[in-house]
Amino acid sequence: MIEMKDVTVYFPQSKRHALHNVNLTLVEGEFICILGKSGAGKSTLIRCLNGLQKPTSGEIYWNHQPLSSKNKEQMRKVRREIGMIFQHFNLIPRLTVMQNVVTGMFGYRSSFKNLIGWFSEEEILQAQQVLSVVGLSEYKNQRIESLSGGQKQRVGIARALLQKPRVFLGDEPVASLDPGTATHIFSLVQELHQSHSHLTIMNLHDVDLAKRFATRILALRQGELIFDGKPEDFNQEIYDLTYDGVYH
Ligand SMILES: Nc1ncnc2c1ncn2[C@@H]1O[C@H](COP(=O)(O)OP(=O)(O)OP(=O)(O)O)[C@@H](O)[C@H]1O
Repeated sequence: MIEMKDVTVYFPQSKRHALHNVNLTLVEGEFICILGKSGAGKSTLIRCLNGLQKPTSGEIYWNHQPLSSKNKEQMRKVRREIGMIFQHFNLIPRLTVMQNVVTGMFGYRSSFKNLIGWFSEEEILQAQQVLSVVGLSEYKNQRIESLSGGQKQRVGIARALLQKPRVFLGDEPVASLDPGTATHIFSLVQELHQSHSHLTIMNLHDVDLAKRFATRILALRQGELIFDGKPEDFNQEIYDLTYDGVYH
């Protein structure tokens, strides 16, 4: 479904290869966790997949079509298929849970309707359904700023779900949460992954979580893909290579 061929991202400002000749094929149904030290290139890889970062060289194919050949409108359609959750949630704190969640539909609606904030009964019903999936129905009129971190991330997941994504991306979605809440969030993501057969790709720092939930682990080191395999094959030697032997 997504292919990366010889993808390199070089930042002249920092004189760093954030990604170096990365080759990957990612298919529907996989739950992929990307591991790597800080600065290894995890976020850059995610940003390449959603088109926010253009490779310096190489190509990314989305259903066999190169992303670089897509115009603005075609890119909008690709992004619509990507649900994204973030470390700091990227929600609007002063707005309510419902007001935040409905923005997940914006890619499917006219700019005018989005601007005036008009939603049909059917759209409201869909938003209520995703809120019930993440267990936040009773919080729909509460402001984001009054929620806990775990609840905020569940709002983020509901918003992403409303996009009916084929690809579910997370850029360190549990890095700001305590271990118990992080596990709950990953369990929820896994449930949704299994019921929708998404391609799920999550960056994270927690090796145990990755080994517990992923069907495939990728490890980056200084922009290079040094491991691509099953969780059970991510052994101590690869761990040491990924993290220079430093516990994370
Ligand atoms: N916009 C940019 N300009 C210059 N250098 C950048 C830029 N974005 C990333 N880099 C560099 O590219 C490398 C990879 O960064 P990236 O954010 O992808 O790493 P990461 O693995 O996600 O790190 P973290 O776990 O800390 O978020 C780093 O050395 C970083 O400094």
